[in-house]
Amino acid sequence: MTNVSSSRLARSRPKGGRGRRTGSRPASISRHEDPVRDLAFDIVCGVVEHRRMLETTLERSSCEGRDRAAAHRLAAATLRHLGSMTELLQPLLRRQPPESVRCALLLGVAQILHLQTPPHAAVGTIVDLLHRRGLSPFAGLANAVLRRVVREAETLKEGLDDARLDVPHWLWSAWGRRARSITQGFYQEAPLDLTIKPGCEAPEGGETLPTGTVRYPAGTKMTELPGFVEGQFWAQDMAAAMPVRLMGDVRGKRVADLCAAPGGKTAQLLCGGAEVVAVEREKPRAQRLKENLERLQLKAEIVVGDALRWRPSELLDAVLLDAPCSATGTLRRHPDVLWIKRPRDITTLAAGQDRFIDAAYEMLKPGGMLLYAVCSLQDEEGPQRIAHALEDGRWELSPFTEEELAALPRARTEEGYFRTHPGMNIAQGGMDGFFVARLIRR
Ligand SMILES: C[S@@+](CC[C@H](N)C(=O)[O-])C[C@H]1O[C@@H](n2cnc3c(N)ncnc32)[C@H](O)[C@@H]1O
Repeated sequence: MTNVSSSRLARSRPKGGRGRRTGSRPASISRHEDPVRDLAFDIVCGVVEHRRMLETTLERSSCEGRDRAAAHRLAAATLRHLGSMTELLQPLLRRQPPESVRCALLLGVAQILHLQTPPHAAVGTIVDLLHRRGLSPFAGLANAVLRRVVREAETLKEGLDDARLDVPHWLWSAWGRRARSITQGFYQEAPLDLTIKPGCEAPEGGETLPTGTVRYPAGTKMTELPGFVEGQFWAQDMAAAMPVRLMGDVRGKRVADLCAAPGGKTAQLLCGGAEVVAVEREKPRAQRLKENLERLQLKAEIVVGDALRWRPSELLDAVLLDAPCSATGTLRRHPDVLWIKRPRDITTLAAGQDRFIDAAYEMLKPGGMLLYAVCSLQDEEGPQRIAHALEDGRWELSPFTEEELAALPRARTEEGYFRTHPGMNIAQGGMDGFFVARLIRR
């Protein structure tokens, strides 16, 4: 049997989205159109076969609105439970099917076990998907296997340690004692967290958390909330809002935000009264940053360039370095990260983080502050980077105090770092994993 890659499948897919029916399309294809499963399939195949990020496939798709949201939800549920569902399928497969067929089966199992799709629809949509994507020889197999999953779900699940199976081994061991709790957190869909612009009111229906973030149930659409167009708030996970809060009073200070887009932290700095230079390397992301600030009616100097090379004309009071990282802290929103990242990526990223810290040193006045943040759970990108930076005596650690972290005391480590993970405060909706440290240039 040949392995049919998802990119080839994508090319063989009939052109045109829903509502763009052309007379030339065979009736049998249009009858089974299903943009939701098509996009979810492309996402999952992209991750599993090509290590392509979920967002990349989403951005390339012409699927919009509710279909896009439903496809995202299905793909995310499949990626969250990929390991345990793969194990569950093993005894039902006499021979290993091509990877793309396995991806289709996994979408089917996710619909049955995790999304409460009615069984006939869960099976039928996957059989149709295989026909549409040139994989008809496997339609019978999918029908039989998925029906067995419907009938025998409880027996098939017996003895499986889902949490252990749904995390690649290298990550599980790197997370140590936190691993099971992190996994419990990442099974949950993340709520919508908003940072409210000072002087504006939060839309109704939110819960104000002790840190000041206002939280709405998962699935809430920010763009549909009153006040969005007027720029009264922006989306920002409660943990992601902490680095700027931990910079203290920034009023009147000249601050560089080194990896700035989409601009949540830039906006916080501006609202705090700082004079901000926002440096962002990727042009489209810098454009998004500009649009986000325009909606919020805030103004920063935006530099499209490499923060490793850019230097300010005068030395700065503070640098916020939200360094490029593995993003393992954002697994609730980006479960693809689990299956895309490899151990060697962490080594490469850590080396890059050291270079960013060195660059920040050259931008700061003596006594200036570096706020180092990563949305990573990995020690190599957090405490180990700070330990490395402190080795040559150019920096001094400025530990976060109990008072500064009174709203989130569990996030304060012995060393005075800020550290969260998705297993913290699960009952209240959890939070992203972040590591934050404050250094002072000597
Ligand atoms: C974690 S995101 C930043 C999120 C942002 N701080 C916020 O709160 O909205 C990292 C950003 O760094 C940018 N980036 C990566 N390498 C860079 C570099 N060498 N110079 C400037 N920006 C860079 C990426 O394009 C990406 O937009």
